[in-house]
Amino acid sequence: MTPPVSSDFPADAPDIFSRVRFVMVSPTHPGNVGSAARAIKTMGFHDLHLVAPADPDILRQPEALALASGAGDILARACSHASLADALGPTTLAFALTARARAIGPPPCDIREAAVQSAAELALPDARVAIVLGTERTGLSNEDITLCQRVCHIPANPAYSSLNVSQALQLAAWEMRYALLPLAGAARLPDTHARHDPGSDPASSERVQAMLDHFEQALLAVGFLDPLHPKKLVPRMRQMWTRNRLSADEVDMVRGLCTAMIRSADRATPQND
Ligand SMILES: C[S@@+](CC[C@H](N)C(=O)[O-])C[C@H]1O[C@@H](n2cnc3c(N)ncnc32)[C@H](O)[C@@H]1O
Repeated sequence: MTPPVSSDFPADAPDIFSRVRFVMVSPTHPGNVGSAARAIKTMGFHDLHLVAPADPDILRQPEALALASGAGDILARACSHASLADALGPTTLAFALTARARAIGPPPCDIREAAVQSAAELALPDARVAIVLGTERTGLSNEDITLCQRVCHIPANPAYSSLNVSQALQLAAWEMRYALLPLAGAARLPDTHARHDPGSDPASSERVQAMLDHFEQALLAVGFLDPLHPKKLVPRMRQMWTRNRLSADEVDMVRGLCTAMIRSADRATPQND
């Protein structure tokens, strides 16, 4: 692959780069957060999100500031969230980075494929991409992974594949930059995107999560979900819908279906009066 010619992106590029967020789930070492900020800034991004950090003040720790070096501004504007679902709110495509292969979960890809898929996604004006990294000792939980649309690995030495989290982030940020620069250099997005139907765009994570809550209520209402013996039905349903990348129109359609299921169950329930 030929590298992009210029390492400086043009004035119209930041929009594309600002629609990529890096999410660190429960980071424990301030130095890793600082190094992550530096990695993000060197690659031209600026959006860092933390989920439930071990220390609520981790962004202001001296070690974080020292390792951020000149990227203290990334730490200053970083956001903390209580849950990964919150951190993914407006995103439409999230990659869960993991060194471990998972038996279940969204479709896998490697980091280079993830960057190419991100470039295609970000050609849509309202799309947002998340790169999600796990906590230092245990990585991402299966629950975290099912909130993402893809599982992504960095194909390192199979005998020793677990990178330091900020180094994994650095590689991911580089691949993203490499894939996005040609897009950022385009004078404007192709006309097909300017004319496209927004309803066909991928729905944001928060809309999909709200739909899933509604779907769960509908399954309860029609008796398909037994609250006393739910087994794995809910996580499996959630995974199926999340993996399939619903559009905004499809989310609306499923919500309409949920409303109809709940109404019909209510009508079928005998009234005691
Ligand atoms: C130190 S690793 C966590 C190691 C943990 N023992 C595990 O098995 O997931 C911290 C994070 O860095 C990222 N990471 C490290 N090596 C990676 C690799 N080879 N591919 C993708 N992500 C990696 C993942 O997000 C991971 O959760």
